[in-house]
Amino acid sequence: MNEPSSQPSESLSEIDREILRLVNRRQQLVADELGRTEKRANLAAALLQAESDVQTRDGCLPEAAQKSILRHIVSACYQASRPEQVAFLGPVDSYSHLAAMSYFGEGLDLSPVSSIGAVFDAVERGDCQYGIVPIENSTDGRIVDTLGKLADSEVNIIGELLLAIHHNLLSHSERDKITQVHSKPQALSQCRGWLAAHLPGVQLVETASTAAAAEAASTTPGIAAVASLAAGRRYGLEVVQASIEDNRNNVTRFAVLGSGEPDPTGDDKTTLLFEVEHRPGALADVMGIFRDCELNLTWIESFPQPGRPNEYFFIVEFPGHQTDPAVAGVIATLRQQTQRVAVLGSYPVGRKV
Ligand SMILES: O=C(O)C(=O)C[C@]1(C(=O)O)C=C[C@@H](O)C=C1
Repeated sequence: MNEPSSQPSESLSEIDREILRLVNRRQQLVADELGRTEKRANLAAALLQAESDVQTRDGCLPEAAQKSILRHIVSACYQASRPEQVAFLGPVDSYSHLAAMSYFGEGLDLSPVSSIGAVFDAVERGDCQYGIVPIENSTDGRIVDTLGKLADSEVNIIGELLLAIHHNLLSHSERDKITQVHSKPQALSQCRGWLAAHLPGVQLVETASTAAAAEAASTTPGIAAVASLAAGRRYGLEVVQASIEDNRNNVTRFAVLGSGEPDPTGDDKTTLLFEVEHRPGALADVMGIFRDCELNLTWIESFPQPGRPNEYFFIVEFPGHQTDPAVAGVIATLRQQTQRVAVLGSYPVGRKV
């Protein structure tokens, strides 16, 4: 007969109680701090600070799990003192929802809305303190709805997150019984090679989000959705085929929207919008300003001006914060030499999850 193992000096429930005691103590400190300062609470900065202060490489738990636990604790402590909401393109289990949970933890109130435009509106109206929107995908390029709203919205980009995207074909029906595949246009496009090869002739139907597609597939036999595994689980769908994205390194970059201006961290980037005159060489002149200041552009997009044929505005990104002298110099020169300049945000360079 086995000897009973010696009693551990600490029981699991004792440890759980200790964890909660410490989290509550942390919450008290956050409440005191927020009570002392007039400055608006900045959860995004607090999340970043906590991550850089704590060494998550120590211990047996994977680093990603430790970071995720920390994020939940930080956001729950903020939420208890100063409730804040994050708007995202719903319904729940859209990729935007997964991005919001990765960035903010689940301690905040995550609030689904029905379109990318509605995310901007919720932040602009102050209904939500933050929003999260897809801005660019590594396979499919820019997200048009986001760029259009960035041009005429008052909200700032205050952060970013790069989310690895693995699409799945989800349905109640077997592959040979599928007559329609529903998803957001960007998701369909990221899988167009796979869909053409494996489901030729099947009708593709565009939806407002991938999670909305999963919802549709759950109610009608013959419909499949391209969506996340989480959405498939939520709507009780079978995984007909996992990971159908054409590019194994399919990544979507999400912009975090808010009203504040993040302080410099030493590893920042800036997103700018500008408009140039409709004359030969106008864009080349602006590019010369970046070249002369040795600012290395990491992204450039042109976007048609509504109602003004052949005229465009441009969105560029480059390393550095708008308070850095080199960046401030470029912005000042652009203000003199272009028709319109708007700093959409200077914020910490995002991590990939
Ligand atoms: O529909 C969703 O689930 C979204 O969050 C939107 C979105 C996008 O438009 O890019 C986000 C990530 C993927 O690239 C596919 C869809």
